[in-house]
Amino acid sequence: MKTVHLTYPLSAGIIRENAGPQIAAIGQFDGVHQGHASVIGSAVRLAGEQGVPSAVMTFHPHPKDVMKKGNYEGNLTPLLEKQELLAELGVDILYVVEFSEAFSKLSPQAFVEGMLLQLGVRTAIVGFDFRFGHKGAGDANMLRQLGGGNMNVEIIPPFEREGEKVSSSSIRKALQSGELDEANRLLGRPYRLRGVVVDGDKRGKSIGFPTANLRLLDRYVVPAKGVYAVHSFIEGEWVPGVMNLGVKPTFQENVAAPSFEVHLLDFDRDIYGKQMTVDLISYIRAERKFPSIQELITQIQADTETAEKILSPSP
Ligand SMILES: Cc1cc2nc3c(=O)[nH]c(=O)nc-3n(C[C@H](O)[C@H](O)[C@H](O)COP(=O)(O)O)c2cc1C
Ligand SMILES: Nc1ncnc2c1ncn2[C@@H]1O[C@H](COP(=O)(O)OP(=O)(O)O)[C@@H](O)[C@H]1O
Repeated sequence: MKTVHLTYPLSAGIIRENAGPQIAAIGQFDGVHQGHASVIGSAVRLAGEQGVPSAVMTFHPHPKDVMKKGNYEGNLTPLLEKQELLAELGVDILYVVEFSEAFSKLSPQAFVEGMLLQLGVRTAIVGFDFRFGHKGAGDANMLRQLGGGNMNVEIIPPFEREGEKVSSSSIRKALQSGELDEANRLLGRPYRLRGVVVDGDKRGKSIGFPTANLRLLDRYVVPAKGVYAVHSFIEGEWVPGVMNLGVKPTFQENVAAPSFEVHLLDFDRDIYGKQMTVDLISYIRAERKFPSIQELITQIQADTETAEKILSPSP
């Protein structure tokens, strides 16, 4: 998959290099969940049938991030994660449209004529609730009207699970309230974080449980504080582990920003500065303030055993 960064208006060079018959799924697709996969899958399938490239057009930064001016809570799938997932879905081209305040003021007509038609989009595929253009003035039907005889539009109905619409906002809510199983079911895979291992307070080793502290690579939706069974990808292999996401109330007070720290099972290596991917598999318990360090250690030992049971392959 190739990634092409676009700004409006498109330059002559960008048009020259990218214009041609293609099928494009358009949307934010934060989370690349099962509903998104049904929209994107339709584009990939149709492109295959017609022998043209499949494309996804998305917007970066997240429009809500730009419009809320910094009060945005983060992404389920920052660009890096989105790229990987879209490539796995068989997408040929990812267009990342730079979303700015100026871009948000673009009319639906300018978006269609100045971007989609210029690129030669033959069929645009969108979800049933797609909105675009200044103040969300455009919807899927308007997209169809504006495309006229030059562009078809396919509208994909909501993807439901047990009668409920799968949505990015329901996944965010589930993650933030500790309902990881639900979030993972809606995503269709474990929720994933990625970061670099940085220095912590050097307490982990002294209490017998070294923890790799993560500085996340992007602004992710932060799940509920607590202890999780995780699979970590580190130095080329998957290693089971247990993650504490929290503020360590046993040791400190009034800390606002939670830390993400993973104790890897049966592992003893220096991994400072290394990149680590963490898949959240199961929520074990909430974070607590323990009356003594010994009681915390006993609990961490129990958490480790719980994680081992959850993560060991069933016979
Ligand atoms: C599985 C696990 C569970 C933890 N649970 C708690 C907890 O409930 N409360 C708490 O204050 N700290 C908890 N911690 C965090 C420890 O306090 C922390 O790992 C230790 O202070 C080391 O920090 P450092 O890596 O910054 O040195 C937990 C850590 C792990 C690995
Ligand atoms: N089983 C393990 N799990 C996590 N990190 C480990 C493990 N074994 C060794 N390490 C190393 O030890 C570091 C964590 O030790 P710790 O005492 O908690 O220090 P810090 O407070 O800097 O995180 C990790 O960053 C990693 O380099």
